[in-house]
Order: sequence, then structure tokens, then C-alpha cells
Amino acid sequence: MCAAQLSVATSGFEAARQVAILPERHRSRRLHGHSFAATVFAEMANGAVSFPGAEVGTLSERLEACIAPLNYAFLNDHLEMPTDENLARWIWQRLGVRGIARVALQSTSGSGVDLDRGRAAHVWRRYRFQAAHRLPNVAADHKCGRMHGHGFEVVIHANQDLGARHMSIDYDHLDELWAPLHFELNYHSLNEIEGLQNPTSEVIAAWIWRKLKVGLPELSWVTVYETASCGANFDGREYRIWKEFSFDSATALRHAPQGNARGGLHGHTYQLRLHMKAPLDEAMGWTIDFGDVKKNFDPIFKALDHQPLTEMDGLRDGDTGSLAAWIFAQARPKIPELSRVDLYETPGCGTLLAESLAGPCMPV
Ligand SMILES: Nc1nc2c(c(=O)[nH]1)N=C([C@H](O)[C@H](O)COP(=O)(O)OP(=O)(O)OP(=O)(O)O)CN2
Repeated sequence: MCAAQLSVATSGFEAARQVAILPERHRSRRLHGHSFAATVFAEMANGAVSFPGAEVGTLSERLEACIAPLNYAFLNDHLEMPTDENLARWIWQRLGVRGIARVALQSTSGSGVDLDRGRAAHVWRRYRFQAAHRLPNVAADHKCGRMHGHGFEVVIHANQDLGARHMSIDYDHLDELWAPLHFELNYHSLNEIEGLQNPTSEVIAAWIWRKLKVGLPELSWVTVYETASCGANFDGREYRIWKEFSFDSATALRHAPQGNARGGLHGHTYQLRLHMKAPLDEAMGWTIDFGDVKKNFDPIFKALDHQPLTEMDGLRDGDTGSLAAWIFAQARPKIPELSRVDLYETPGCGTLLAESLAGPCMPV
């Protein structure tokens, strides 16, 4: 049913750099530093791991070894031009893992680059705005029918490889394009803005897409976080929404060799992101209601949270790959629009199970 099962590993490094390719007087031409985070998505073949269930651990070890020379280092000693994009490419080349599907590199929590399967570089930037809204078409007892508000977050991805010039889409360019939209949205009631009379996450994402695409033909995705646990993204054609859950469970890896701590009973605070793909319901302005996703997933959530996964019926093993497959199989009949499951056992480390790899990585 799923086209891709990818192991995901994330690891950080502290490093200094100078980016001389940027225009005169750009702040990043000066010596500066970041807490970088690198994320790798890879299909881990059976032969690449020492035992079934070790995929995420093995990928994490490989990534840590790969970026170790960059930690507490001057990046210009390792790469001629250490832009975020070039760092992501450097990691892809040196990781020594077959089956890499994506590499993501964040230099701050608000900016980074994702290399897709074809190694096209999508630069992204995160923005925030504070706004009120209500959904006018929901049922009378729906909480979102009342006027309320959110600290919305927006992530803009643009395909750098489509730009005519190298570094043509740098972060400052995205900031310039975002500024008038921020002015329109921030500290406003969204329902009063032309085109946002029914301001669902999906409608907001499409509205931002239309506004930005004119000046930014390289735009790849617009992602709107309505709350910390839900949101929507739009690529000009298709809508995807997600809803996140956190559950705390005990697990053990059945095939871990004697003496490996993962073979014994241990536990995680899992982060689960369910992605749904569906056409827009024009009347409601959404694909499906986040609230319905939560309600339909609730029995499965209860089967997972504060439970010993080792005793779960039908779960082949306690690794995130097995668990994501179990969750997909259980949830799909209840949520037919479900198209992807991201499951992390520690921040940024876990499994992504998807029908297609369309859509952004989503920053850690
Ligand atoms: N597909 C969509 N569904 C819903 C949207 C939307 O924009 N698109 N919006 C809402 C509400 O505006 C609401 O603010 C968000 O709903 P909800 O998922 O219930 O968010 P919470 O974070 O408040 O949920 P909890 O998990 O209960 O904390 C509704 N649906």
C-alpha cells in the first residue's frame, strides 16, 4: 500500500562559517556560527543493518559519524562555500548510505534547505503571525465556529534550482516577499481580509500561494501551522493536512542481539504525525476536519498511549518501522484520506511511511 518506508535520522552540529558568495555587506559574509541540524531520509536495505529493527539507530550512527568533522569546526575548512545547500549536498555525498531519498539542513529553527529525491534544493523560511478567525460554515456546536485566534506559523519552500542565478532565492529575498503578507495578516481578524472569509488552514495556504507565486515562480510549497499540532500545505495543485499526537509507550526490539540495550524493555515519548490528502470541500473550505481525524484516531491512540507495545496484537516488532506500518494499517480504514505517517521515537529520528513522497519534509 505504501510506496516508501524511509528511516529518518537527525543530528546537530555547532559550527562557524563565512558565506562569501552573498552580496557585499550581507551579514552572513562575516564570521558567524549556528547550531545546525541535519536530517536524512533513507530506505535502509536489510543488508545495511546488523539486525531487523536497527534501521533508525544505524542511520543515526552513520549521520553522526558523517558530520563529526563539522562539529565545533570552521566550515570553510571543509567546504569551499558552506551555504546550507552545499552543506546538505556534502552530507548526501559523504554519508555512505544507499537509498537516500532526502537530506534536510537547518541552520536555524527558521530557515534551511531540503534536497529532494532528484537533489533539487528547496530553500525554506519560517514566519509567524498573530491573528483571529472563525470558521463560518461549521456546525453550530463546532468550537471553531466561535471567534478565536492563533499564533500561526507559515513555512515557505522555494526551488532554488529553478532560479536563474546561483543564490537567487536567498532567505532575504523570501523575507522581502513575505513582508507585505505579514502586514496584511498580523494582528488582524482573518475573516475580514478579501479571500479569507472562510479562513481554514487550507484556504490560508492557497491564499498565500496565490499572493507569493506571482513574484516567486520557484515557490514549491506553502505550509500553514494553525496550532502546534495541526496544519495544511499546498503545492498549487494538491492539499495535504496533518494532525500530530504524542504518546508514551514501552517497547523492546525482538531481534536485538544479547547485550544490546534496545533488546530490553525501554520507552519513548513518540511523536506521531498523520498526513491526509484529499480534495478541498469547497463549502467547508477544508479537506477533512482536524477534529474528525482526532476523533477517528482516538481508539488507536488509546491502544498506544501508556501501553506496553511488546504486548500489542499484530505488531511485528517494537521499532518505529514496524509501529508506523501497524498504525497505518489500523488507521487507514478509519481515515481513508490517510496518505503518510511520520513516527519519531526521539526528536527527528524515526520512520516515514508514505504512499508518495510529494510534499515538504517539514522542519524538525
Ligand atoms: N482541515 C481543517 N480542519 C479544521 C480547521 C482547518 O483549518 N482545516 N480548523 C479548525 C479550527 O479552526 C481549530 O482552531 C483547530 O482545530 P483542532 O484540530 O481541534 O486544533 P486543536 O489544536 O485545538 O486541537 P486539540 O488536539 O484538541 O488540542 C478545525 N478543523
